[in-house]
Amino acid sequence: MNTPRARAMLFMGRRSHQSHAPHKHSPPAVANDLVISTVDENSGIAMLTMNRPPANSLSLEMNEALCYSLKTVEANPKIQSVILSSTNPKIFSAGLDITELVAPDNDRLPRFWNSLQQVYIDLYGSRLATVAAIQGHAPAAGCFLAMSCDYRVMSEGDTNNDIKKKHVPTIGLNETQLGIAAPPWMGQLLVRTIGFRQAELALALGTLFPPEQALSIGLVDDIVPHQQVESGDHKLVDLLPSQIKDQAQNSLLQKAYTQAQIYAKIPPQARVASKMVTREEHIFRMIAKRDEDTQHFCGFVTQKAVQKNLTAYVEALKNKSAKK
Ligand SMILES: CC/C=C\CC/C=C/CC(=O)SCCNC(=O)CCNC(=O)[C@H](O)C(C)(C)COP(=O)(O)OP(=O)(O)OC[C@H]1O[C@@H](n2cnc3c(N)ncnc32)[C@H](O)[C@@H]1OP(=O)(O)O
Repeated sequence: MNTPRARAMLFMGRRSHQSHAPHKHSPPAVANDLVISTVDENSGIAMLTMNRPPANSLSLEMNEALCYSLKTVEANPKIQSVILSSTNPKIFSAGLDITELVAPDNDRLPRFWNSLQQVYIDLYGSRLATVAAIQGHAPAAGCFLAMSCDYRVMSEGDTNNDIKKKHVPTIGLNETQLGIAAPPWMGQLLVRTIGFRQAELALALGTLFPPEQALSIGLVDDIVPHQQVESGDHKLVDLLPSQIKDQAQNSLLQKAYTQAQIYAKIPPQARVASKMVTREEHIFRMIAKRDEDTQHFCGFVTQKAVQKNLTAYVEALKNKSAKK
């Protein structure tokens, strides 16, 4: 598996390890609704906009839709960069759909985990330059999605004095707060992104970082004020799906677009080769342990104590939402 050819295939968007890929080449039935895909061949930029209300949480179908959409865009040789964004202005992704983990179906649970592993393999190993436009919260696997991209831009949120309007997004791997732990490959992504000591602290405590802190530890690469820009890049409007067309002047999306343009101008073979230098070993290590990882996950999640914590967590989420 870990031959030079297999490595090159992985990063050129051609998979040499399809055995676990749930989506193969047929579109998941709801792919178009869950992830909206738009492309602009002139600029070489595409946009994948997550659209699974209320929180873009990652269900089996959402994971499949992400992989399918990414693969479809990758297959277009004119596209070099992709922006990952959300139709929800306050939530990038709430991480795994927790309802997948509570009282799970024995057949679905391993398929669900495989689909998440595939998102990691496909997104972290994409031949495309990937830019995460993090407009709102990105806890747990939401943070993982962002970390799997090449560049992360985060909105500072709405720091309005009016408490009702105030909204400060956070990002981080908060799994321990739920009584679970991030899987090794996800935890290692944090180590690779923010360094050993910061990651050790953040993983143990399940820290969710507000934008400024996330920037200072390198969890995101840039933060932008929550505002409209006067003279943004007008070409962005061609890329936006109808659901968020009105956000063409959004400073976060403008910044993500500028970064995607910068990447699109780098000769792709050089950009892809440099990405392999930093990522291939990590991906192949995960692939080698994929089945073991799935077994460990299923065994862990179905433990009584873990189920108890997760059930209580889902209840608390629902109660919080009901009180709004
Ligand atoms: C060995 C390895 C073993 C295990 C590894 C397992 C790995 C897990 C990684 C994960 O990703 S676990 C998931 C962790 N995610 C979270 O803890 C986030 C939970 N959500 C929130 O904290 C908040 O919802 C938010 C900060 C994202 C947004 O807050 P807010 O804007 O105030 O919205 P609401 O809280 O009112 O939520 C709206 C709506 O969405 C539902 N929801 C939120 N998150 C999830 C989720 N992760 N899964 C499913 N559903 C979610 C929430 O219940 C509300 O739904 P209603 O229908 O009640 O409105």
